[in-house]
Amino acid sequence: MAQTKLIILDRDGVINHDSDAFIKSPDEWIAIDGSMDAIAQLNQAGYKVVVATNQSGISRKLFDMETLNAIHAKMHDAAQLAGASIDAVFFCPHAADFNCDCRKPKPGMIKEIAQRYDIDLKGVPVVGDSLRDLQAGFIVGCAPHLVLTGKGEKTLAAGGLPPGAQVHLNLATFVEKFLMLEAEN
Ligand SMILES: O=P(O)(O)OC[C@@H](O)[C@H]1O[C@@H](OP(=O)(O)O)[C@@H](O)[C@@H](O)[C@@H]1O
Ligand SMILES: [Mg+2]
Ligand SMILES: [Zn+2]
Repeated sequence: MAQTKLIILDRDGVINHDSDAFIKSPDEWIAIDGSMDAIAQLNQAGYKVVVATNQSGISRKLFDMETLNAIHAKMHDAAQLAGASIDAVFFCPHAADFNCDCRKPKPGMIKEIAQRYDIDLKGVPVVGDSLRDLQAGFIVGCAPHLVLTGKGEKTLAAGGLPPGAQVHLNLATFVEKFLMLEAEN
């Protein structure tokens, strides 16, 4: 049986605009133009889309679980309005000094996704705007994709991307290229 076709997305700076002051409420969550339509296109091509996001704002007490759930309810509503579906959101609530296994660049969330969906991670695209997003996926075999929204321009300028990392203007252009390549193969 073929494995589930899956794409793993970072949240802040990929799906929605990011802020150095964190995204602390549903009002602060604003979709990046084209991101919801891009997810809908992936769905229509048979891909499930999941999110793997660092949310240290929880441990920093910038917002609580109820607020994070409300932010994700707004994200799911926005997806539904575009005919898109985000299958699941995996998040790390910890700050760096907690030394957990789930905070990117550690691969804990990505491994959990592989278990949940019973898939081999080899070549599964991970799309992010920070180096840690790409590293978390790359070390467990995923294909790293950087978008230049959010912190992406800074990430590109800083260098040190994992070997083979591809760079895209935004999620929409990643999806366009990815689905074109899939159609050719
Ligand atoms: O991009 P994802 O993983 O979806 O979420 C990132 C956010 O949790 C926040 O992550 C923080 O990093 P630190 O947690 O302070 O290292 C900062 O980069 C914030 O600007 C950012 O909003
Ligand atoms: Mg991000
Ligand atoms: Zn964690």
